[in-house]
Amino acid sequence: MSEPRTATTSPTGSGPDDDRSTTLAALSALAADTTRRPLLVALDFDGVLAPLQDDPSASRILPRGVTALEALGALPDEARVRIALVSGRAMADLHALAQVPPGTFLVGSHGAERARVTTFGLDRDVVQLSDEQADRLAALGAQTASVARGRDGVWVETKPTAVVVHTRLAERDVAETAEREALAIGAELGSGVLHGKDVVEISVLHASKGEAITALRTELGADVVVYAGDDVTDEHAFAALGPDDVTVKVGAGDTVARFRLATPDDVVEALDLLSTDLGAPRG
Ligand SMILES: O=P(O)(O)OC[C@H]1O[C@H](O[C@H]2O[C@H](CO)[C@@H](O)[C@H](O)[C@H]2O)[C@H](O)[C@@H](O)[C@@H]1O
Repeated sequence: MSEPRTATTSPTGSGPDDDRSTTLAALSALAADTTRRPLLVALDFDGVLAPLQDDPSASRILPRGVTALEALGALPDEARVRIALVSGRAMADLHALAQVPPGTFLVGSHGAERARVTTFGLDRDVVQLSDEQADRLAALGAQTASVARGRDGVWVETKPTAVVVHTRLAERDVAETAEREALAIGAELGSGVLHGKDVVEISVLHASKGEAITALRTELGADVVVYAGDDVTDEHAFAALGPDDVTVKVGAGDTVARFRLATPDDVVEALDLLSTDLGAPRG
């Protein structure tokens, strides 16, 4: 186990570089403190492991992220390190894109879907909607389609438990109007509404990344959690974690996270260093 790197700046940091060194120092200290185990490393996907794209199907995990997660996954059982992806993506979508090692826990649809990656595929809890929920999802599909109709750059993604109005490609005023209408539909139906980065998601199930990370932590008996996320929806997870956990906001914006990294490249660098500090052979 290597000695922790020390921060070269104040813990609050004053810019992306300062934030980076402070975050790396915190991770290094955590790796060196073997009393703080099991350690759960939980990561958002879009904007954290995969740079944001206009087309969600074009998202890809950074190659260095794949190797860093493989290194974490290959640590011996005695290291007591667990890995999870905690995403808003539908489970099938997340699994297809993620390229994570067997043993990784997957949380999809903001917590409505759960699975674990195995050598042979996915060990998955199937979500079963009631007839009433299925009808509500269909109605939401029709209502949100009308939000998108005639608006350039606004489109609707359908997931097993939710619909998502995407506005990333729309002009700002068009996006704002569409998001406002989508939020009103969610409020009227009394469904779970999440307002993320250029998305409004309306779910027929109640789910949040905060509840998801709390449940996973309890299940795994994790003493400490590292959580990195970039979106408003990740704030629920940051808020659910404690002052001794390592919460990392990726990118700009207000946050309750303790640390910050600027980009997905910085995240995979941090994961790479963490795996080395935890004893993985240098890749
Ligand atoms: O929790 P995450 O893993 O960050 O997933 C949240 C949403 O990710 C996808 O949308 C986001 O990424 C897209 C691709 O980079 C981008 O085009 C979009 O603007 C982002 O909001 C996904 O399409 C959503 O279903 C997820 O909820």
